[in-house]
Amino acid sequence: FPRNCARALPRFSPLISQRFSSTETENASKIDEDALLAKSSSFISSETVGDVEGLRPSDLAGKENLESAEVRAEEQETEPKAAKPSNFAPTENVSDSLMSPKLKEAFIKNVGSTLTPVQQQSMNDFIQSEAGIVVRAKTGTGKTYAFGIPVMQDMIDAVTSKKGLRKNDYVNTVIFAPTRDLATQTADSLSHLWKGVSSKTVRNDIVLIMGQMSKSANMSSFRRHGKVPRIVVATPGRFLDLFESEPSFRNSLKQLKNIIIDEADELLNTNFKEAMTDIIKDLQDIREPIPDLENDIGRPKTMLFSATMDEDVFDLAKSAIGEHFPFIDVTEHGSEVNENIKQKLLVTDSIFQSYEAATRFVSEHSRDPAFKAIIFVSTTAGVDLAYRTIKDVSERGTSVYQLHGKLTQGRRNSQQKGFRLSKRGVLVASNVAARGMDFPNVTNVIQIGLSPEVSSHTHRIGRTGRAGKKGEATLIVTNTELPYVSALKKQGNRFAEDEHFESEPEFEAKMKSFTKEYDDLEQMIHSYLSSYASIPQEVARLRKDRIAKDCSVFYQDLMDDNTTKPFMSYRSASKIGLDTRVLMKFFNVPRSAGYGGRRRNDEDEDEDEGSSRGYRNDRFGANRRGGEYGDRRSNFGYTNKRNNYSNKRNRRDFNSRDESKVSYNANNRRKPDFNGYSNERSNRAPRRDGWMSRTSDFIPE
Ligand SMILES: Nc1ncnc2c1ncn2[C@@H]1O[C@H](COP(=O)(O)OP(=O)(O)OP(=O)(O)O)[C@@H](O)[C@H]1O
Repeated sequence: FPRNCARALPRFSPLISQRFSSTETENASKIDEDALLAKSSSFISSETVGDVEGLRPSDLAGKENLESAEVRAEEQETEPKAAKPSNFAPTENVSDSLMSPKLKEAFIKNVGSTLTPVQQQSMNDFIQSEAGIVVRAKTGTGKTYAFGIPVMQDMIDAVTSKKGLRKNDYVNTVIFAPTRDLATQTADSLSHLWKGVSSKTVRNDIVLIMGQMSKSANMSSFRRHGKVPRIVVATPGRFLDLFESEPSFRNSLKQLKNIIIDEADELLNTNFKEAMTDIIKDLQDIREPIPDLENDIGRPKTMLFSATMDEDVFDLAKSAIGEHFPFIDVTEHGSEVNENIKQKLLVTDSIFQSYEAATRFVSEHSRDPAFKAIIFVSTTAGVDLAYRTIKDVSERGTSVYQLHGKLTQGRRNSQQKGFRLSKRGVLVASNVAARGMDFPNVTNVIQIGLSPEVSSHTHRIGRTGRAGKKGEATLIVTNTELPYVSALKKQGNRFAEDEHFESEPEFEAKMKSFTKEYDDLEQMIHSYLSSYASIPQEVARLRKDRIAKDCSVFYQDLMDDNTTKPFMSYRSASKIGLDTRVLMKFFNVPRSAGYGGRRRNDEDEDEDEGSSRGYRNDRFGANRRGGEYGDRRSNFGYTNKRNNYSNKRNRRDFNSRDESKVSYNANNRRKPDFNGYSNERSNRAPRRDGWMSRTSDFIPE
């Protein structure tokens, strides 16, 4: 870990931090820091100011306080159960911290002897904050223990000081995660550490509450032996469901001390925002004073963590923590991209070539003893395709795993376990693996095509270069997708290499010999189109006609038949936002059904497009982010000779009719299913950022 990272950063007062983190960043230089420091001094303790390296003489008082705090800390070390420490982790050495001896021992044994910068900073601030903190730190820098350790210490203190929560009647902390996989991983890694601390059985101390388990299974693990857990790790849908339907669950949260929102920007995106806001409010509303607990402000502390931040996080922080919430920013100059990751760009002429490039990359490296890669594709069908292709084409013995939201939880778990334990191998994954998932020693991340949002790119590539290691991330895009690359560059992504991919005829032919036998390729093309359509135009202006053409050519390539076109109904085209001209040019349309009419397999295909295609997973990454990304690249002409749509066989004689007659009700949305979240509150109006009329129907899995 870059040890100097956090310390080298001036840690601004909450007010300044907030300003720097907001959309006013560009005006930051105009801010008179001295004035702000003076103005905001009441918000920060002297220890907090004194923690900053490179202080000005006017801040020396704070420095002195730091020194005396360190002395106090040393004195207290013999008695780690003492009252709330003011400087919990004075240095990066775990042994210098005020963790309880058992926690220290367990951490050193299971994790390491030093703290990462984000751990050191947030532990101190977490403990001394009254209402909570917001923390931004790059991927793979140890945020899980940055909130896990203070929470565990809090539990230990509650027991040893015999103040507050000494009985197992109330939950101490709830940790929210956006996916079941991440919730499971967080619960596992905290349980692993907690085992080294607690002499008793820890089975019921940390409990998972999430969908795909029945509610009764959730409740019986929650109330095992009549006691409630100390830490609940939950996905928001099921949590809210139980909160509203199970009085005993709700009552056990009445003396809750901490709410942790991991991947906060994701949990506050369109699909989760309302549920999360309601949960925080409900938890604050039911909170009772904790008897004997000094300085209890009568509501739980709220902690928000992520590698990427946006206004929604700061808005929630303002309402849950306070207008001047402490913001711990462990990034350099606000860049959210992990600098341990070397990024490369590979530009192809077609979507098929993008798959070929990824497959060839795996074939060429699969014998390297340390090669461990994650390949990201935006749709479930795309994951299935890449997984099958890599399995079919690669040498025997290559370990290939897959992970996406349509797999059963059992299979998701076994695939993750296999990849986690493997020394080398490939995991083909949808966005479900993009955030928080910690697979050791991943050397490469490969992305085929675009991520659903710019922040997703940061999280996806962050599956490598973790825990101080180096990693490599390759983004494979077609010429048509290049405007998105401009958006990534504006967000601070630097590509060390920028190459054009050259297809290898023999390899291409081998791939096609397999792909032409695959089923459901048309549906895959439809979901591909939907995924493009959900990218907000202000992020990247992708040309609809070019994308439609690319998808059609992709189908031809997969079928190894350049005379064919994929079928698409008018209704599906309308949902995706394709106009009749584009539709008829690149797709095979129903012969005479007319708008709103249905024929042949129109039935199956229509109903399935978008949400009802069974995107039954627990992530709904509809786009919230935008910005000044209106960049349009025009210098990448599409020159692929194969795109010659002269195939008369597929031309349909169809009289163009009024587009407005398409029978489609944009409000008739299927309610998203995230972890059994069946509350009406989820039925919100979709954002209409992309060129698809129902952006939320495309759920990046
Ligand atoms: N103090 C430490 N010393 C050594 N390794 C550590 C330390 N803290 C955490 N790690 C390891 O670093 C890896 C990344 O940690 P973690 O998953 O918490 O990162 P993160 O910041 O939450 O990443 P992301 O933003 O992707 O969720 C894990 O394997 C973890 O065990």
